[in-house]
Amino acid sequence: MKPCEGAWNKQHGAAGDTDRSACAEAGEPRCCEGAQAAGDPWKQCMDTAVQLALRAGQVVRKALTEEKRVSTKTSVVDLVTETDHFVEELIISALREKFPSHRFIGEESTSAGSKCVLTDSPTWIIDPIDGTCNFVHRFPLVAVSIGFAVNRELEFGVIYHCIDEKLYTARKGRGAFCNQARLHVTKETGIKNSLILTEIGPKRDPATLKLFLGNMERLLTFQAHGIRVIGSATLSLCHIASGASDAFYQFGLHCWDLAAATVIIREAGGFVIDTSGGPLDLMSCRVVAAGTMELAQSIAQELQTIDYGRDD
Ligand SMILES: O=P(O)(O)O[C@H]1[C@H](O)[C@@H](O)[C@H](O)[C@H](O)[C@@H]1O
Ligand SMILES: [Mg+2]
Ligand SMILES: [Mg+2]
Repeated sequence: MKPCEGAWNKQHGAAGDTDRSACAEAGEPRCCEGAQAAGDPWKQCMDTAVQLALRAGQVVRKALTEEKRVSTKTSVVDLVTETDHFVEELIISALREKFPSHRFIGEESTSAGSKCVLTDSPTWIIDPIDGTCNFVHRFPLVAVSIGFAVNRELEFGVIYHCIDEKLYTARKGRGAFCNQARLHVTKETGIKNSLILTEIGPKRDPATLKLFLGNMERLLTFQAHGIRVIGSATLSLCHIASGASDAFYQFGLHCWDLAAATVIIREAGGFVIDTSGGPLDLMSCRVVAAGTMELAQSIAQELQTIDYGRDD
């Protein structure tokens, strides 16, 4: 079933055409709705995120089959295209116009030198195309990811699988959805019999590959049913939220891969932690996510760390 803004609003309750002048006059808006009831302070922001993700997804879907200009970033396999840049600019310029006091962390702006710092201010955390390598190869697994945090707490996440037209959304405390269906994680507690997803990350030196393959080998010796690498961290994390797999781990992803998906998994009843077994550190470039804390901890215990530094 295709997502549409009308259906989405029906499900989540459409934001009225509220007067945001109160917000604008306040300078640093306390909310996106101005007069909107205080009990729902970020509804307008999430509505806007959904509209922009759907619009950006149309651009990506059309560009998937077209010729691309490809360049590289941190390694020869860390790819970026003009569409990544175009989509990030489309999203951030629209958000900056509507919410001028908010802050923005974008994958491609960060690559171009913008500071990647999470403050207490309302902050948008954006991956314009997650799965750029898939996009370059016309492999149909790509997503637009928009996360939102206030006071360093993740408030909502929107991930649009723009080829399958699946819109994953979640707001803190209000459940997680794919189009109109509620999402629930699995209850698998052991590595044995679990289906685990991971991603390779952009480093390909022999030492990194040895650690990456060693981690997979260790989990497979625990008789995991399987390990999958699909080329998109955000869509892998959405599969955890939807119960299509039991756990995900990675070294080498970023806050823009994690922000939206973390809200979606938590609201689907799952857990997102650090690879040390401690609490998630959004800027640490590493994660373990699972339907149960038992499985997340069991995987974390088996992982050898691959150092990718930090986003901030
Ligand atoms: O660059 P995009 O936004 O495509 O994100 C991907 C990273 O590039 C990969 O290193 C990483 O391994 C994941 O595949 C992640 O989704
Ligand atoms: Mg990206
Ligand atoms: Mg990404």
